[in-house]
Amino acid sequence: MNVHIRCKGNVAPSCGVNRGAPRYGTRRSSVGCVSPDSSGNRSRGGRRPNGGRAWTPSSSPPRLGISDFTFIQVLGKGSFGKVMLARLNSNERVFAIKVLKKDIILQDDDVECTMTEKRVLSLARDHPYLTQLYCCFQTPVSTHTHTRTHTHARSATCCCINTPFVQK
Ligand SMILES: Nc1ncnc2c1ncn2[C@@H]1O[C@H](COP(=O)(O)OP(=O)(O)OP(=O)(O)O)[C@@H](O)[C@H]1O
Repeated sequence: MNVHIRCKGNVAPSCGVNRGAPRYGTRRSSVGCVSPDSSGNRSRGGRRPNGGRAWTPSSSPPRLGISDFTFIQVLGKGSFGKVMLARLNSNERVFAIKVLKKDIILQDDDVECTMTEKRVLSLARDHPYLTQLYCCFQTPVSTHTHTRTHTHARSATCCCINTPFVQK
């Protein structure tokens, strides 16, 4: 990736979420997910991931799934899905989780723009206008997330973990 020298600090290093071919649909669960550490930073070689274990690009990053989060409330709804405020159970940090239903995205022919959004957000780090995308995972069946409850339906769900933006 070519990045202007003055913009390098705003661009995350290539890691699980944006390396090579898109990973949506290639695995049934917990795809390409790198755990945010206790300060909310994305884990990379040389940094300490969640739990303090060193992670290098040659070893597999820790994977997150829906059971690692406690859903607190709905932050909002967009054209593609719902955004939930959720707490990471292991370190109590809160994140915004965008929940997308894959069958609806396929039905509406929105795969391309969904993937573009994911690629753009995964490049952002400390950007003034973009939330940071920490990781994504999928569930084998659709998970309709309401406050504190999950009910399962037909299709797979993709979840994108973002920095929550909370108005003061
Ligand atoms: N990181 C976040 N922190 C807090 N609230 C958020 C965050 N991301 C999204 N939201 C809330 O969820 C809503 C839906 O977000 P989403 O990204 O799905 O759609 P959108 O960008 O608003 O609309 P569209 O999908 O039509 O482009 C937003 O309008 C906002 O209210």
